[in-house]
Formats: sequence, structure tokens, C-alpha cells
Amino acid sequence: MQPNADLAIDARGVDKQFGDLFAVAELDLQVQKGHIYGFLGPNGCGKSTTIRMLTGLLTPTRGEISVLGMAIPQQAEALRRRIGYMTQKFSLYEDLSVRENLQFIADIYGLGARESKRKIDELIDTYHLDAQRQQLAGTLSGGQKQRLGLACACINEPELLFLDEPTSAVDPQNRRDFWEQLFDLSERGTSILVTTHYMDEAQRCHQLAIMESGHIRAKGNPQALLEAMPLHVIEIAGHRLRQLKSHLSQFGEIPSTAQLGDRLRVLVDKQIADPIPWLLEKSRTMTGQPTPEPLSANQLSLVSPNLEDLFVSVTGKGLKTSREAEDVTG
Ligand SMILES: Nc1ncnc2c1ncn2[C@@H]1O[C@H](COP(=O)(O)OP(=O)(O)OP(=O)(O)O)[C@@H](O)[C@H]1O
Repeated sequence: MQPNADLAIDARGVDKQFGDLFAVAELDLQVQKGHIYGFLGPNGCGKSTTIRMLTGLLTPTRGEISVLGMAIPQQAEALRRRIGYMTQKFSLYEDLSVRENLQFIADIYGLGARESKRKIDELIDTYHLDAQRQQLAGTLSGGQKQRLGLACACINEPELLFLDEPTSAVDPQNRRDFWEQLFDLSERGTSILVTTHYMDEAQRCHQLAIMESGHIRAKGNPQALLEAMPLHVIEIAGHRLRQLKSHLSQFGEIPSTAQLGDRLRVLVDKQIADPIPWLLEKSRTMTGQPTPEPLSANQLSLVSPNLEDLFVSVTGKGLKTSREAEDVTG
């Protein structure tokens, strides 16, 4: 494959089979340099397997991968010096202090004494770990462990960072601060591939891919993906929402319903041009004890889709009709 200088990652037609299981199938993924690329998908859909192939830790069954212009896995050894990788689990030494963990990684990368001191001091300052400098890593809070994990992943000033669910154990404020740090890195030219289950994090990414059962089902700019979503989103306010949900779930044009407090969020196929009158009509056939009141127009409102709606629609959770993959670049 001819390397493209604008791309940090270029993967084409990549499969990974474990026995009969296609953990990753026909993966095409292009990540622009300097971008934060979000990788979403349900548990077990193949995200970690993809990252392990892109970093050269796993050999694909077929397909071509170029990362920072290098053929992977053939040039994985050279690539490792130019990337950082933070895994889901805290993979640092719990019985070493913050500074010792950083020193250990600096030694692995062969940084000289002066360079490693400069870099460790800078990272401890950037990731607000000064007060914990001598503290054993195993005794850090979730947020502090995560900042240390990122600091360690950045010790070699990587051009490309792989972050596998980096925020799974931290509170909203720490997640927010963490994302600000990712944008600082991105502004300085670092490309980032990050897996997440949080839709607010997905919203922040320059580009997104949503994976399901080893396949990428949608990819592109978050706003463009939302605009191209083939579903209306209607919120219904009222009572007996569980009964209403059960009634509406029988219609093939409604792939998903979910309750949010006193509202029911209903996804309706865009083949239905005018979803509010259509839902009103469907509500008239609702049965039960006591007999439910039909809905009235003032209970229904058409609202903007969010990434959770998109996720539900493309990963097939509750989806009754098959949908083709979307590829919306923007
Ligand atoms: N070494 C392996 N041998 C056999 N099967 C594997 C191996 N590694 C992964 N798998 C399987 O491949 C599939 C994808 O796993 P993977 O860890 O990539 O999912 P994931 O999207 O990262 O999930 P999660 O969000 O839960 O971390 C799963 O069914 C998993 O059991």
C-alpha cells in the first residue's frame, strides 16, 4: 500500500479471525494526522482487537495496515518508539511510586538521565501529579491513576496515541479535564485513536467509527452522522409510559424506545414522512387495563437526534429492520 502522508492510520480490508470467529471483518479505517478519532461499539465488538493489530501486537488474518507511514506488523518494532498506548486496565507498577513508574518507562525508551529528568518533571507538572510524586501508584485515586497512565504513554512524545477506554474509572470532572488534555496534545500535532462507551466523549471527537460484531457500521464526522441518521426522534410526555413502550415496540418502523424520566424517546424510521400523526394514529389501537387514553398532539415533540440514538440505530440494539452501513465523511 502506498503511504499517504496525511494519514496517521490507514487500514484496508483488515480481518482478524480467532478460529471461526471474525473478531474484526473488512476493516477500513483512515485517521487524519492531528485528529482525535473515536472508536465506539458494544462490548466484544472488536475494538481492542483492532487496536492490537494497529499497534503490531496482533497479526491480521488478511488486509493491509500502514501506521505513521510504516507497514504493520512488519515494521512494528520501529513503530513502537513513535506511539503511546494506554490500555483499559491500569498496567503500571502498583508498588512503584509515580516518579519511579515514569522513570521505568523512560529507561525502557532509553532516555538519558538529563532528558528523562526534564521529561518526568514536565509530565508530573502537566498531569498535576506533583503532590503524589513519591506516592505508590497502587494507592492513587482512579483519576490520578488515569493521569499517570497518560503521562507514561506520553513519555516518548508519541506522534500517535492509542487510548483503550481510558476514562472508564473516573468521574465526570476528571473525564472533562482528561479530554482537555487530549485536545492540548492534538493541538501540538499528536494523533489520537480513543475507544469509549461515553456518548459525550464521542461527541468531542473530530471523527468517529461505530463498530458492531467486528464490522464498522458507521463512520464520519459526528455532526454529519447525526444529520444522515435515517430515523426521526420523538419524545412523548405522559403517564403509563411502560404500557405505551410495550405497545409501540410491536411496530417494525420503531426500532427503539427508551424512557427518560417522564418522557418516552421513540425512534421512528424516516420512511414515515410525518411521524407525529402516524404515532397518534398508532396510539389509538393501544389496549390494556384500564383502557389507555389515546395520545394527544401536545404530548409529542420532534427532537434532535443525539449520538446515543445513532449508536442504538447502527448497532442494532432493539433494531428490527436491517440497515446498510453508513459512510458519511464530513
Ligand atoms: N486471543 C483471542 N482468542 C479468541 N478470541 C478472542 C481473542 N481476543 C479477542 N477475542 C474475541 O474477539 C471478540 C472481540 O474482542 P475485543 O476484546 O476486541 O472486543 P472489544 O470491542 O474491545 O470489547 P470491550 O468493549 O468489552 O473491551 C470477542 O468475542 C473476544 O472474545
